[in-house]
This record gives sequence, structure tokens and C-alpha cells, in this order.
Amino acid sequence: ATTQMAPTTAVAGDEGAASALLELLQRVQTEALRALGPEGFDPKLYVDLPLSTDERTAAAALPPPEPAPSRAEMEAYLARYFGKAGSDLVEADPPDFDPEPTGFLPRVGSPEARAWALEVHALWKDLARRVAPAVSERPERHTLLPLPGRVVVPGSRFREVYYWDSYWVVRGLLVSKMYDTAKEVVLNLVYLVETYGFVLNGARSYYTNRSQPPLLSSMVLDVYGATGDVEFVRRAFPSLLKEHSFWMSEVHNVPIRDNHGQVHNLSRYQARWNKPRPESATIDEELASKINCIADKEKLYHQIASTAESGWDFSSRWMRNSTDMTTLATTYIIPVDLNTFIFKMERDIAAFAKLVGDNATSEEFLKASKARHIAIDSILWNSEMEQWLDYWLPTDGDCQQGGYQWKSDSQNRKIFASNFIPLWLNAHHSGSVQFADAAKSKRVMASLQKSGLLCAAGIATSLTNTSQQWDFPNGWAPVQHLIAEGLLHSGSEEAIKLAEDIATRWVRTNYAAYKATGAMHEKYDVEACGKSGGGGEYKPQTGFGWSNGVVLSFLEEFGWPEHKEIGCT
Ligand SMILES: OC[C@H]1O[C@H](O[C@H]2O[C@H](CO)[C@@H](O)[C@H](O)[C@H]2O)[C@H](O)[C@@H](O)[C@@H]1O
Repeated sequence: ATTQMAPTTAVAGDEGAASALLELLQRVQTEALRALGPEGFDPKLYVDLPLSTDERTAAAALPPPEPAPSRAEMEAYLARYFGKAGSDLVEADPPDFDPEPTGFLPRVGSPEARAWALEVHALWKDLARRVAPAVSERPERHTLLPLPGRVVVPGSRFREVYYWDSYWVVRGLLVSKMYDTAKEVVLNLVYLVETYGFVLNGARSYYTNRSQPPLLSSMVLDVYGATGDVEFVRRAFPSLLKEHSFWMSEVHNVPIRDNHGQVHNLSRYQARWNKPRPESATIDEELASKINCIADKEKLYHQIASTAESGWDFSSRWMRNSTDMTTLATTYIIPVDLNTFIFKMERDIAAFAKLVGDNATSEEFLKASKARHIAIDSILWNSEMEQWLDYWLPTDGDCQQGGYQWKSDSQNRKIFASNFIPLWLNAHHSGSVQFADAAKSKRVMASLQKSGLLCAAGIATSLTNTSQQWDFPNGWAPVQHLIAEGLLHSGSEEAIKLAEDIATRWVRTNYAAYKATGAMHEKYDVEACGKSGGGGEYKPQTGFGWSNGVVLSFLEEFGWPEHKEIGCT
């Protein structure tokens, strides 16, 4: 696999200052772990601290590693030289927030459901922020990156903007009639493309080495659909083309030859990084301590960062051995969902090009989307299982004559929710040919029904409990939404019913957990209604951008009749 390890930075001069700050914060993180102990320790907190003085002064004052600093010494050091994590974002009352917007959720007749939906809607106020002016004034003191508009963050430890989370934030904001905020959220991501060449994983200097599942064109499309604002599309359009080139570059593109000798181009995740992730450095170093050779440690770090690019960090989906994180091999996998999103991006770009009067580009992208459709059908579709499967590339670099040779046993036959995500394209074909026709969609639905993924409180991420957060028994809002929305538009009554059933279970579990804890959660345990999720490398988080967005979207798309029970049944 080709790897380019230099992270991308906006301005060459910034690079030194950004890495000096990160280096200091990682030393602080290491010393804080020694001083405070592992109980409740979150390494990300330390790389989010804004400096309240210059980096050299703070570095010189860092307590020496020997003897290990005491808790009191460490706390005094942090208080003296740093601001609080998150203090470089300030509250921003969104002017388009109305506590009870006109036309809000017209199909929700149940008073309990409506009252709760209004509470979820009100959470946008808590999650909306602005980057403090201090960040642009002294960028060398912040890992937070400046953004031009109001931001909406996921919540809790996720104090900054995230790429793919923003898609469901935007969907929710549109339900909440907060069109201006939705546009600002999208234009912040456009600014990241203009500055870095792609949308970063998140708006922090430690996320400049990778992206996340690419849904920017989908955000632009949905905002356009709700507002009809052609100028907005025109503004975003060049960035969509730039983002497409990023995903088509050598790092991400994989040529693969089918059994008829035809070469297809599909995409994979691959970060430009081979060091510990700064936000989780103590965790990554601990994992890599099992490995002796430096080159192998670097390979592991590269796989860890590439997995974070997938948004599914972490999951048995990316591991050769599901019980051993050191076997992560994400760059050797052609993922179903990534290629679904890029296909969608190509279709969206074709539609936008037409809208802005650029017919040649429209034709070019229509052609690209058709080629990717054929590639997905040829390389990832499995007609026996009636699912799309991730494809494992050989590790021995066997890329002969311009492409890897497709082999049927290289499709990953394990069941993951991602195997059903292409169904989502049924919801977004805007006049062009459906991605999967009615008969095929029906067979995929039957395969989903017998997959074991459909559980009491939603769709499980996988069937294997590895204690990683993107595995069983966790269910995630984006996955429920992509699949349910796809089923809803698959063309059969049965699919609509299944979509509604998934949405109902998901809304109920979110509602019950909210009533029990007073919060919306980042993930849920699909084995029981009202149970939040767990596992993974950090404490489960609340807030929570995409969960709020999905609940609001489900209530809009499916409604909630007056007498339908909203609590667990
Ligand atoms: O700090 C560890 C990792 O956290 C993020 O990943 C998780 O939260 C994101 C925000 O909700 C979400 O987009 C992602 O799907 C989650 O797995 C972050 O994106 C990672 O890069 C980071 O290493």
C-alpha cells in the first residue's frame, strides 16, 4: 500500500508551531497519566488544552518525569499554564433557533413524542458554539482550528466539529428549520477543504492527517433541497470537486481487475500518519508496546489512524483477528460504505454541475458514478449472501498489470451493518436509475432480516462482541438512519414496514434512555430498549449531535401518531 506520511497543513509556517504545541501537549498527557493514574483518564483532554502562555514557557515549567509528578503538582501546573479544554469555543445563540418552530414535525400527533422532540430540538442551543477570536489571533496556542461560522459539536469530549457527524447534525437542523445554522455548518467544512484540500476528521490540528466518511455533497444536497439556494451550491461546488480528487488520489484509489479482465477503481481509507494519534497517544503507545520493531510499530500506528478515518473506530471489521487490535489492516480493505458515499458524491456533483450550468462536468461525473456502480456490483456484491461485502486486498503488494486480481474468497463474508448501507442510495436517486432495483432490494432486505443484526432496540453494528465500540451490541444512529431511509425508498410495502419498525425501535430506545438519564447518547446497546452503549477506548459520551439529528429525522420521515406508545413496549 502506498503511504505518504506527512500530514497536510494549511500554511507551511504553521506546521512547526502546531507540532511544537502537540509535542508539548503529548508530554503533558504522558505525565498527567503518571500523576493522576489510569482511573477515568481521558488522553484527549490534554491535547485539547489551550495554552495561556507561550509554548516555550509552559514547556520549561513542565515537572520533570523523574520522580513522577504528584497529583497536586500536575494540577497546579495545568491551572497555571493552560485554559480549560473547550474554553476556546464560546457559546453562540443561533439566531434562527425558535423554541417551537412553525411547521415543526407535522406528522407527530403524540403529545409525549412532540414534547420530547422539542426538548431534543432545544439541544441545538447547547451544542452550538463559535470558535473564540483568540484562536485566529494566536493559533500557535490552540489545537482547535479556526472556522468562519457557527459550529455544532457532537458533545461532551467531542468539543470540536466532526466531519461525518455533521451530516446528521445538518439533517436535524433542517427538521428544526434552522436553515442558516445548517448552511454555516456546511460552509465550515467547505472552508476546511479550501484550506487543507479535504474535510478533516475534525477541526483540530491533530486531525489534519485524515478525513472521515465523505458526506459533504450529501449535506449540500439536503440544504439545497430545503432552501432552493443555488448560490449556496455554487459556493460549495469547487470544494466538492477538490474533495473528490482527494478520494481519487493514489493514497485512496485501488485498481482491481475482475474475472473478465476489466479494471475497476474503488476507494479505501488511508491516513497520512504513522505515529500514535495525539488524542489517544497513551493508549496507542500501550498497544504498540507489544511490538518490538519500530517499523512494525509505525505500521500499526498507520492502521490505527486509517481506521479512525473510517469513522468505525474500532471494530472487528478492520482486524484480521477480531480479538487482537494489533491486527488492524484497514488500508487493505475496500469498504462497502466508503464506496457507497463516493458513488453518491459523484451523482451529487453531476447534479450540481448541471444546476450551475457546467454540462461537461456533469457528464464526466455521471460517467464516473456509472463506473463506480459497475465496480461495486463486480467487486463487492455477493449474490449468494445477497449483501455487499468488504473486500480484502493481499498484503504482499500483488498489484500486477495495473490492478489487483479479484478473488471470490477475498470478500469478507462476516456480517456487518455496513453490508447493507448501499440500500441508502435508493433514497437518493433523484430521477436517475435506482442503485438496486426493486427485486434486488427485496432480496437484500430478506438477507438483512435473517442476518441476526436486527435486535430489540435497533440494528447491531456487527455480530461479534469484541468490546470495541463499533461492534455488537452497540447500535449507532448513522447506521440506523442510512439503512432505514434506504428501506423506506426501496419500493415495497414490506420494506417500508421494516424501515418503520427500525425507526420505531430506535426512537423508543433514545426516548427511554433520555427519560432515565436526561441525556441523548452517542451510541446505544441494541439488546434492550433504553440502554446506552459502551465499550471502546473512552467513556460513553452524551450530547449528542448525530443521535439528535437522527431522532428528529425519523420523527419527520415516519411521523408518530397520537396513540402510538413512545416508551419501551
Ligand atoms: O478519541 C478517539 C476517536 O474519537 C473519534 O471517534 C469517535 O467519535 C467521533 C465523533 O462522534 C465519530 O465521528 C467517530 O465515528 C467515533 O468513532 C474520532 O473521530 C477519532 O478520530 C478519534 O481517534
